[in-house]
Amino acid sequence: MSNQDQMKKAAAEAALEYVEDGMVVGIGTGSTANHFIDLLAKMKGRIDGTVASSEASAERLRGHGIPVLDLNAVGPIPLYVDGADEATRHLHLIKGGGGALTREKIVAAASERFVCIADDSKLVNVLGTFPLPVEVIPMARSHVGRAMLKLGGQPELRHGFTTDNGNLILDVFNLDMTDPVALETEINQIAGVVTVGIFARRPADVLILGGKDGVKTLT
Ligand SMILES: O=C[C@H](O)[C@H](O)[C@H](O)COP(=O)(O)O
Repeated sequence: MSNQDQMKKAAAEAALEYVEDGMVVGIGTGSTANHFIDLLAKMKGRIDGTVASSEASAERLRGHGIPVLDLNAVGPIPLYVDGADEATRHLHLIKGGGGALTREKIVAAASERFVCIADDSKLVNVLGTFPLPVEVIPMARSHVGRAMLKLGGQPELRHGFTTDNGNLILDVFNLDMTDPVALETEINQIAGVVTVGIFARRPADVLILGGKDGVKTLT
């Protein structure tokens, strides 16, 4: 396992402390969330089940024999654990590098506590070095692309990729993200945008970062 992977795993392990008996746990997507899923398998008898943010995570959970529930069949979720592509000290995030941003944003919104897990290379002062994923309805691809250009961004279609919802992803470079709450709101309002990968209106509640000197927690 690479050093970076060990740091991701350490962050995932620390997040297990937030899991309580009888909980339904929201589960994110990606390599860090996969560590969390694998670790959660050891305590699967103690939780009531999970809500998955992607088909890939649902499949991995079921592979461990962990029940995956329909979000419509559960009430508010007490805990959501997921990774991020970038995170700030304000716990604002960029997500969607794996294309799962829409379901991630839904599960995060339905959750009382969002614990974000990452290796510490993801911590930045200002979001935006990582290109911003935007999920778009296919017929709106060009329209949304032009809107991104007007905002000062450089959109690139993620070729050959379709989301779990049957949509496309535009990865947008060079956007000014000094005010991520305002930018999230603005992009959300463009017709044809399903979800923007800025998680600032609903930031994480806890950020656990794995580093070479151990795990640090920001709240
Ligand atoms: O769509 C994917 C998710 O937002 C992931 O949480 C994000 O891309 C981070 O993934 P990883 O844990 O593999 O770095």
